[in-house]
Amino acid sequence: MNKLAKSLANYVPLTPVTFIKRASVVYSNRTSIIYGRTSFTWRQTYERCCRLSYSLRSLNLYRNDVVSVLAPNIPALYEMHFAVPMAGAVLNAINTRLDAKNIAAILRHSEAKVFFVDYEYVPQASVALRLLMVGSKGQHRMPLVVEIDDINKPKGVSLGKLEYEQLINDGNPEYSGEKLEDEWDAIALNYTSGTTSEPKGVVYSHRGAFLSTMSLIQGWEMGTEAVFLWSLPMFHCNGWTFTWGVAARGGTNVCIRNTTAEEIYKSISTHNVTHMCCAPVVFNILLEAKAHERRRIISNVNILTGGAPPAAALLEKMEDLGFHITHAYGLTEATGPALVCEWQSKWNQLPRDQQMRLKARQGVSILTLADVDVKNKKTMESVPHDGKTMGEIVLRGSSIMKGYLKDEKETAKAFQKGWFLTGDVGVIHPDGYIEIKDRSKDVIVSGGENISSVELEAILLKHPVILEAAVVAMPHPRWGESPCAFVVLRKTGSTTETEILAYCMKYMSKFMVPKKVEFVEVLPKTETGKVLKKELREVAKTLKIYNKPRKTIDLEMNV
Ligand SMILES: Nc1ncnc2c1ncn2[C@@H]1O[C@H](COP(=O)(O)OP(=O)(O)OP(=O)(O)O)[C@@H](O)[C@H]1O
Repeated sequence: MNKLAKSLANYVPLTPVTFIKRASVVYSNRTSIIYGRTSFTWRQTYERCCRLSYSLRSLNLYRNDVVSVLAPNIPALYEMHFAVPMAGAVLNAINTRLDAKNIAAILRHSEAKVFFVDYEYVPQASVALRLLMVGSKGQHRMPLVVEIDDINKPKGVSLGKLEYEQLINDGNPEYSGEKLEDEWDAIALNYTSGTTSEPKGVVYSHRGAFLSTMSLIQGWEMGTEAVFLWSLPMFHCNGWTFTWGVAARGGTNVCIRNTTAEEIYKSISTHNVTHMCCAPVVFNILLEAKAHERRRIISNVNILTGGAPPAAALLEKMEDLGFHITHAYGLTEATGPALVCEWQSKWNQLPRDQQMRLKARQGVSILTLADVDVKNKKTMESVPHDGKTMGEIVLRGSSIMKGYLKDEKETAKAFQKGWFLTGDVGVIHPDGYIEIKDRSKDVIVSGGENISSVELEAILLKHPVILEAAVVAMPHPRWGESPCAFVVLRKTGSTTETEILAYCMKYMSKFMVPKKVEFVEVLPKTETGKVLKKELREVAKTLKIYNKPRKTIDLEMNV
């Protein structure tokens, strides 16, 4: 057996780049991309990728060179997911909501060789490039800048001389890309959201990206001819790998610039969208849409949601609108989703609220993860499958990142004893499904008891007047820490702190009841819609513990 050797015929490095070449043959005349008045077939998309890749090589790009891009969900960003790795380079899609300072920090840290900028983002990019130049004191080689003009209505470039469509025109359609020697080579560089610490540069391998893509199209049961609406930014973990996944399935990418309720509803009804991904924050956008922005959902729209905990009550409201929701959990380091709440048909018989509670759990590992567990971080012992004992969620498998770029210390901290530590705290239920309870930095330790902020938020969100809620620790003279709830109301002034606390007393164990409810207009959020709890903790430190009327609520009882 051992004498049977690997050869070019039976051992080919795994890479999602192969999906586009196959799509150009198998789905050649099928629509690959729709963006306003522009549309392409898979044959055309492949040809454009070959041309762009050729032009990139002509710009003296080499293996492992980083190509950064600042663009919304437009065809160019989609094409770059193939063209950049075809040229042997590494794609770095930058979060478009970042300010110039953060964009400059990413360009500097990644040592980007080429920087593609969508026309709408020229102002931020110009400032970022100036900051990069000033900050580098002549030591940093400035990236070559390529502007992406409006493909539907070209206006001409203002940032430098190179333009995207010109690179496509100048390219060679016969060029099929550099040969990938090693599937461990880097394909993408994505920076974390920076919710809990400074953003880190996460590096994906071709192999990891391939396997994650396969897992997710399987886990979500995405068939061929899917019509995929780009409601999730492609810069977020490469669109949770669906940039590559839609090509694998020969689906149609519906690109939109802005994720407004109107744009989403319009695209769904115009193009008969079948699939879309989004963070739960988009649910509120869709649910709160004005009457003239809404359209009735007549097609079967499957939504994959994740990135933050979706409360059961929110899932129920979305399903009532006609969407079919699958819940996934993941992180940048895991190439997007790592767990999917795989639905079991026997659950269809259960009452609706119970179904939604099951769906709000984060689920089981995606197919190509080798293992997942919840462990006591000190002993690294697995927690019992009792749905109660909390521990750190740990993952192992080929879809986990290669590591953090230029950060050996953080990489070593993230990988311990053969596991990737997620920094999330969860439980395992008797049926093996994992439920996240908190980020470890957000757990509230009150009088020695661990309180899950996520659990309290889910209860608060069931209250009809509450639109959004975030619970963080506030200092407490007796208990060390206590929960403090920040609440956004649907209608300002529609309730009082006393009423909300009375509601909490009814539905929470006493020691969990917040010691303060603060009404706010908006919650501070990251660019990706995650609540910035570190900011709220600072505010909570300045607030006074609620102490009246004592007859209604005995908040000093911590048992
Ligand atoms: N379905 C989900 N339910 C609850 N939380 C989720 C879910 N999916 C993702 N998350 C949260 O999002 C985190 C991953 O987010 P991401 O990789 O975008 O960056 P970040 O962790 O917010 O940034 P940083 O690591 O810089 O603080 C997970 O660790 C988890 O806390």
